[in-house]
Amino acid sequence: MDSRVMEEEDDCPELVPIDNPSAPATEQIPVTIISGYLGAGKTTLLNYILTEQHNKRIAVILNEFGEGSALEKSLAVSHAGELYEEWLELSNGCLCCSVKDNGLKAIENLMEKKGKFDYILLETTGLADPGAVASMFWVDAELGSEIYLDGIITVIDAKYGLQQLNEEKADGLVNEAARQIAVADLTIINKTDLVNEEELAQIRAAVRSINGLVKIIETQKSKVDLSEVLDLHSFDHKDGANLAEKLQLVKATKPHLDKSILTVTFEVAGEILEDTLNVFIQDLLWEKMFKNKEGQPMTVIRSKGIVAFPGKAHQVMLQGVHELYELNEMPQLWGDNPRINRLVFIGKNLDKDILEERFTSSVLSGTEKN
Ligand SMILES: Nc1nc2c(ncn2[C@@H]2O[C@H](COP(=O)(O)OP(=O)(O)OP(=O)(O)O)[C@@H](O)[C@H]2O)c(=O)[nH]1
Ligand SMILES: [Zn+2]
Repeated sequence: MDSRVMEEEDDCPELVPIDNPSAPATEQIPVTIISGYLGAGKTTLLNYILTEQHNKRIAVILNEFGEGSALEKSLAVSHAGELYEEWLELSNGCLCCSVKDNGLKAIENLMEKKGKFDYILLETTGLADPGAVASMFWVDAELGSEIYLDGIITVIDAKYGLQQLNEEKADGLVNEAARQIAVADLTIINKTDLVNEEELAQIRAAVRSINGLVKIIETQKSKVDLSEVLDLHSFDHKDGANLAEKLQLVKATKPHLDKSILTVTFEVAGEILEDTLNVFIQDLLWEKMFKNKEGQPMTVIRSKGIVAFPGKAHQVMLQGVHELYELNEMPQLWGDNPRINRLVFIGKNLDKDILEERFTSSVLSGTEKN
C-alpha cells in the first residue's frame, strides 16, 4: 500500500481553527467557462447572476463581442483602440469586468484582486472553442496554481440552435456550435419562450446526440438556479463519488445532425498498467493512429473515465479536453467492487468497436498480473 493511502485513511485529529503561517495563503478559486453560439444568452446569464441576491462574491468577466446589454456597455472602456479593462465592484459584493478578447488576460488581471471574490465566471466569444480556453488553465502553470476549472457551460439558442448546428463548414471541420456542446459539462437550452414543445424536443435530442454525458437544463432569459451552474467539480475528484454511477448511465449516441460528432462509451473489466494506458490514450489523442471503418482518423474532443491500475486500491479518473489529458487517483476505493474500466469519448469519426477492442487488448490478462 502506498503512503498516500495510509495518510488518507488515518483518522483526522480534531480540527481547531488556528492562524497557520505555513498554510497556503489562499484556496484555489473555481472558474466556470460560459460558452455558447452568438446571441444564445451568455451575457444574459451572467447579468442575471450578477443581479441576483446570493451570498457569493463572484467575479464575472463579460464578453463584449456582440451587441450586449446596457450593463455591459456602461463598463466597456476602449482607449485608442486598445483594450482597457476596468473592474467594477457591485453592491452585492460581485466584481464585474467587460472585455473584448477571450478573457484570459482579464483573469490574470483579476488575480491581483485576490481575496475580494471566491468564484470566477468567464464568458467566451460566441465563436470561441471553449475547449481551447479550458486547456489553457491546464497548461498555464502559474494560473493553474491559483485557479481551477470547475466546469464548461454551453448556452444554446432554443430557436436557432438547430440551424447553427447544421451549418456546414467548408473545410470539413467540426462546426463551432457542435464543438461547444461536445466539450460542455452542462448545457442550458435558453429562449424556450420562442419555441413549441416539438421544437424543444428536437433541439434537446440534437444536444443529446452529440454529448451523451452532458446535463441539459432549459431556461427563459437564462434564469437558472445558481446551484445548478456553480461548483460542478466536473474535472476533479469531488465529481468522483458519482462519476462511476454517471458513467454507467451514459448511453452511446447516434450521429444526428452534425454527422460526425457523437459519444461512445464502453466498459472493460480488469486492470491496465499506467504506461500501457498512456500509450493507448496518446495513440488516440496525439498520434491520431485510430481510424474508423471508413479509414477516417478519430478525433476526440472530450474524454472521461475511470480506470483500474494493478495494485492500486484507489480508482483513477481520466479527464481530457482535446489533446490534453490527466490521470488522477481519486479518494474512492475499489473495495469489493469489481474492477471495471469505464471510458467515454466524445468526438468525430469515433468507432466504439475499434476503440473497445484496442482497449481490451491493452488490459492485463490474468497471467500477466504481478
Ligand atoms: N426571447 C428571448 N430572448 C432572450 C432570452 N434570453 C436572452 N434573450 C435575448 O437575446 C439577445 C442575446 O442575448 P445575450 O445574452 O447578449 O447573448 P450572448 O450569448 O451573450 O451574445 P454574444 O455575446 O453576442 O455572442 C438579447 O437581446 C437578449 O435579451 C430568452 O429566454 N428569450
Ligand atoms: Zn455576450
